[in-house]
Formats: sequence, C-alpha cells, structure tokens
Amino acid sequence: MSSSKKNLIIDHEGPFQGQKLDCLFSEQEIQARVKELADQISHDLENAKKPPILVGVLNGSLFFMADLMRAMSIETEMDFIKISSYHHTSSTGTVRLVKDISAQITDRDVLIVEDIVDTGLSINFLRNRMLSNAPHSLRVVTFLYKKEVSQLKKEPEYIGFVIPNRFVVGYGLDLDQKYRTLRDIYAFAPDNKQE
Ligand SMILES: O=P(O)(O)OC[C@H]1O[C@H](OP(=O)(O)OP(=O)(O)O)[C@H](O)[C@@H]1O
Ligand SMILES: Nc1nc2[nH]cnc2c(=O)[nH]1
Repeated sequence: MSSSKKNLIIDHEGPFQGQKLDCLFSEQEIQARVKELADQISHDLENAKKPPILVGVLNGSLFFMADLMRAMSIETEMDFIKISSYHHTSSTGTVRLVKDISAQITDRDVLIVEDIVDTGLSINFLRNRMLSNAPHSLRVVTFLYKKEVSQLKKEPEYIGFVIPNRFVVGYGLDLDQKYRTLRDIYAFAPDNKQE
C-alpha cells in the first residue's frame, strides 16, 4: 500500500455518517492504470477507418472518460449517454435511460466508457441498445469491475481493476451525488450495503 493512501470518514448526515472507508486506489495508481488502458485501446483501434466514438456513461464516467481520451494517442470523438439504476448503494434492478447519445454510430467503431460494472445490468442494457444501431465494432472499457457479483452476458474488453463486492466512491463514483470529485477511490467495509 502506498504511503499516500488515506481513509475517508463519511461526514454528511444520513445512514452512513461516521463510517470509515478504506482507500483502494490512490490518484497515482489510477492515473498509471488509465495510461496503460489508453495505450492498449489506442493500439487496438489505430486502424479504424474513422475516429472511434467514445460513449461516456454519465454521470460516473466523467473523469475516467476525460483522462482516458486525453491519454489516448489516436484521434477520437466523444458522446454521452445517461442512465440511472441506483438508490443509495443498491441497484433498483431497473435501468432507466435518461439521455440518449446524439451521434450516428452505424458502421462506426464504438467504445462504451464506464466507471464501474457491478451487477452488470447497465452494460447489458447499453450493449443491446448500441448493437441495435449496427456499429462496425462495439467494445466496453470499465475502470472498475466487481467480477464476482456481475451477471454480464459478455465480459468487458478492457478492465482497469477487478475489485471485491464493496461499495466504492471517488473518481466520479458517488454516494447520493457526493464524493465524485475525490481523486482517489475509497471502499465501504464489506457487506455494508444499505437500502
Ligand atoms: O453494473 P450495474 O449494477 O448496473 O452498475 C453500474 C452503473 O452504476 C452506476 O451508475 P448510477 O446508476 O449510479 O448513476 P451515476 O453514474 O449517475 O452515478 C455506474 O456509473 C454504472 O453506470
Ligand atoms: N458509487 C458507486 N456507484 C455504483 N454503481 C454500481 N456500483 C457502485 C459502487 O460500488 N459505487
């Protein structure tokens, strides 16, 4: 564990107040892994006929998307889709489309950019939705992957880190819209999910 790793204590009022979270990944570790992913994806997509379209999944992927795109060595275009399925720390089991992409993705190389795959419901939904528009290729990159709990129909092509089944915040990930701007990633104690 690097010396820059700290704990985080939840300070806002509510059911989680006072809880101590562990730092899972420091800013340095995050940025190093983003660069590795960017190099690998740039290499895999370097022969694309047109610039690949990166589709960021709002809100959580905002910082990962920005860091990844800027670290890539090939030209890319960006678009965003917004879905929602979480209440506090639990999936409702239903993915709701809040804002669709505006790009035409037919015959284009598309990369869905996610901050986290947990149950996998969001990515299952997004893959189906994108494939219905016949892209030339469709890939998924997720920065975090709760492999042991996900019910993905198809594994993400690119994974930042496989993590245990603990609720995490920071680097875009929120708890009731808070903590997204933290530069490190923090995890609740195991089995600490609450409705
Ligand atoms: O694999 P799943 O269980 O579907 O979870 C993953 C999704 O959950 C989060 O989104 P959320 O609905 O919390 O919205 P947000 O990105 O705006 O925080 C995250 O950004 C993923 O899109
Ligand atoms: N903030 C946050 N959002 C999620 N969405 C799905 N899993 C998670 C998680 O562990 N943390």
